[in-house]
Amino acid sequence: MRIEVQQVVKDYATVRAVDGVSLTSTGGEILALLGPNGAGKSSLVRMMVGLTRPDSGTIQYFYNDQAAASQLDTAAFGYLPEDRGLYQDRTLIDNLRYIANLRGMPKQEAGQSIEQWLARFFLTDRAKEPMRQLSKGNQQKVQLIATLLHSPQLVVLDEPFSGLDPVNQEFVLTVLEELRQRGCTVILSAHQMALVERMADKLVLMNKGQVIAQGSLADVREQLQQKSVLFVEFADTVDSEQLSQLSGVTACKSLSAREFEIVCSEHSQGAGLLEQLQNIGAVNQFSRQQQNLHELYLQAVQS
Ligand SMILES: Nc1ncnc2c1ncn2[C@@H]1O[C@H](COP(=O)(O)OP(=O)(O)OP(=O)(O)O)[C@@H](O)[C@H]1O
Repeated sequence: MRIEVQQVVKDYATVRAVDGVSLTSTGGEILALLGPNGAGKSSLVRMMVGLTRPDSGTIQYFYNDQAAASQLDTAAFGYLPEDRGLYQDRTLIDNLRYIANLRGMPKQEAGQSIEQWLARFFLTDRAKEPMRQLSKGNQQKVQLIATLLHSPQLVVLDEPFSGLDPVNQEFVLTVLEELRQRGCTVILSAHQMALVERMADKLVLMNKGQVIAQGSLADVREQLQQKSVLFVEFADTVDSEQLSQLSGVTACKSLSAREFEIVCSEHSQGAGLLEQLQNIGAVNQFSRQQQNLHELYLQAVQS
């Protein structure tokens, strides 16, 4: 299925939490919402799953190329909320049976699905323990099972990696990959850049309620790149002061007497700068350092 969000705005009493956001996500795709605390990710997610309504703008759902629907069919989506809400005094299996019942699953189908997911998440032998006895990470895994047990077409996960150790983060990544291969539409919010960079087909970077960049990793890189970090190695010793004074250069760090990291504005890099460097001394090496998503993200939200 496909979800289309058009110019959505959400105001709370004193704050515009979501400010004119548009995005599209389709089946077989993982879309990751990224942004600092308070960027508006959860507010957007809550509107996408129909828990709250936009003040303006539209959210439409398309099932198998049929006409647009403005209501999300509850059987079609699974939602992992930011505030996890399973009953702590009930056993893990009771919690899952309860959720399956809420989702309208027939008893037998629910039983089979619960059994399969518990085995998949290595929790079969914990099934009769009360939730409160489980570690934070295992509780998170049960929450994920509760989100996925009815095989939803649209899966919306608010911070699915929170509380998980690196091994379990990898495990959840594998599960998300399987959902993608099954053709599910997967939308998640996250703070774990390195993980998101590896698996998301589409990134939506938010700050202060607005989208500041979106698209593939390459698209987002291009949209966020405000400055270039260049590496230069001279044949002989050079005074870093001279480099700092070149036009377009905003910072210069000495790595050795001949090697420097130069920061310059995005448009000033390239041939012009190389020429200036060659006027200072013979250049052995001149290359651009690739910034990772985390660096670009920090640069964008702090500027
Ligand atoms: N129910 C609410 N009532 C009033 N203000 C709210 C409500 N929910 C969110 N906000 C405000 O809206 C803004 C966006 O919050 P939101 O929780 O959507 O951000 P977020 O990107 O999910 O943050 P985090 O990464 O911390 O979960 C914040 O300023 C927040 O304080």
